[in-house]
Amino acid sequence: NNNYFRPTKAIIDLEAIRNNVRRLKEYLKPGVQIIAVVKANAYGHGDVEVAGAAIQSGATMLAVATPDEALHLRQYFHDIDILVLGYAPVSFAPYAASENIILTVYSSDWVEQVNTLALSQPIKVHIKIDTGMGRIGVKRIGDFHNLYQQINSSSNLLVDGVFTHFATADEEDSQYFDYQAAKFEEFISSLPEKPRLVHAANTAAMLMKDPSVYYDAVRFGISMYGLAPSTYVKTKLPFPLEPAFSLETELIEVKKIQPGESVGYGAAFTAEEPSYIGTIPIGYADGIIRKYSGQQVLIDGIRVPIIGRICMDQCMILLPSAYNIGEKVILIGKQKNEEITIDEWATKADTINYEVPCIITARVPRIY
Ligand SMILES: Cc1ncc(COP(=O)(O)O)c(CNc2conc2O)c1O
Repeated sequence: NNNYFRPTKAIIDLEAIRNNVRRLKEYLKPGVQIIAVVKANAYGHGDVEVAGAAIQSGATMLAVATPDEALHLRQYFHDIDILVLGYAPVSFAPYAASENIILTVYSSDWVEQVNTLALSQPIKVHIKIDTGMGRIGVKRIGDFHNLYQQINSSSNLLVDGVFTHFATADEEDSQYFDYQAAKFEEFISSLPEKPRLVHAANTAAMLMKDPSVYYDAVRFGISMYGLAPSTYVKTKLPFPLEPAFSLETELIEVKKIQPGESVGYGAAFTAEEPSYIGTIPIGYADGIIRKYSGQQVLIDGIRVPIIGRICMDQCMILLPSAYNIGEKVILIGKQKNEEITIDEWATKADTINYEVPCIITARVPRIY
């Protein structure tokens, strides 16, 4: 959509998404399915567009975090399996049945409550096992078997899968990962018959660990967007990743200030020499949080810092010389022979790369 007037926009490269999925598909053993993790608006990249690109390149299933994300995607993709990885209230069960949404189950009480409903058709569920993530999931093998039986004897539910999630697959020390993987294997091998889909691997596990953890499908998130799960994994990638997210805007004001003149809230920046200051229309209400102050951006392929305090809707940069209003400014992406990466922004705010695109708010249009 081009009917927005502020020059600030995120540009999403869907060919990069397709290439990342294609390369993973070539890397995996044949027969292992790719579940595209498109939760949180596809980590801020646009869930409908990313889901379409991932499916074009071989993903056979979508995974989201919430029931609402699943309903949104079902409006655009009528047939593909959609799994809600997180909690879904019993009140969602009728919609899961009618819209054919797969739910995650780990609670016997939840099953009891769903059994009281009259559903249009049975709901497919994946049983979540907590092997050490400590978030949601069944922890004891006896409870797992009881839940499995309880679901199998329900006319409202069908076991379609079983899965777990790893807490430390992106770390060099594999001890905790090995503990989780062994526990999951113990649960799975104790089943008299296997469900359609057994899955466990997130990006770090599918890129770093033994193929035995692939099972029937892998849940591809962060590296589908061209980002490495951790700095450790970034040094050991089995194939190249293509970043899909860039963020740009334009100068909307340029001024020259003299030594002693200040910029921004708190007059937090004061010039020590004659300086050119640029104002750009992006601020913390766009997800450029105040902690990012000092981060460099690109103008004319030159790295320049954000100075002073980031405002809600604008921030100021220290220009190397006079520039015209309308000059392009790259916050994330390449310009001439320079590049500012998401990893750089994550480091600046002492966070992880996952968070950076996720918190770029809806006020920033995503352009494909
Ligand atoms: C259950 C589950 N499976 C797969 C993934 C994909 O992981 P990846 O992006 O590393 O491939 C996630 C991501 N969950 C989260 C990512 O950041 N915080 C989270 O809770 C997840 O929660």
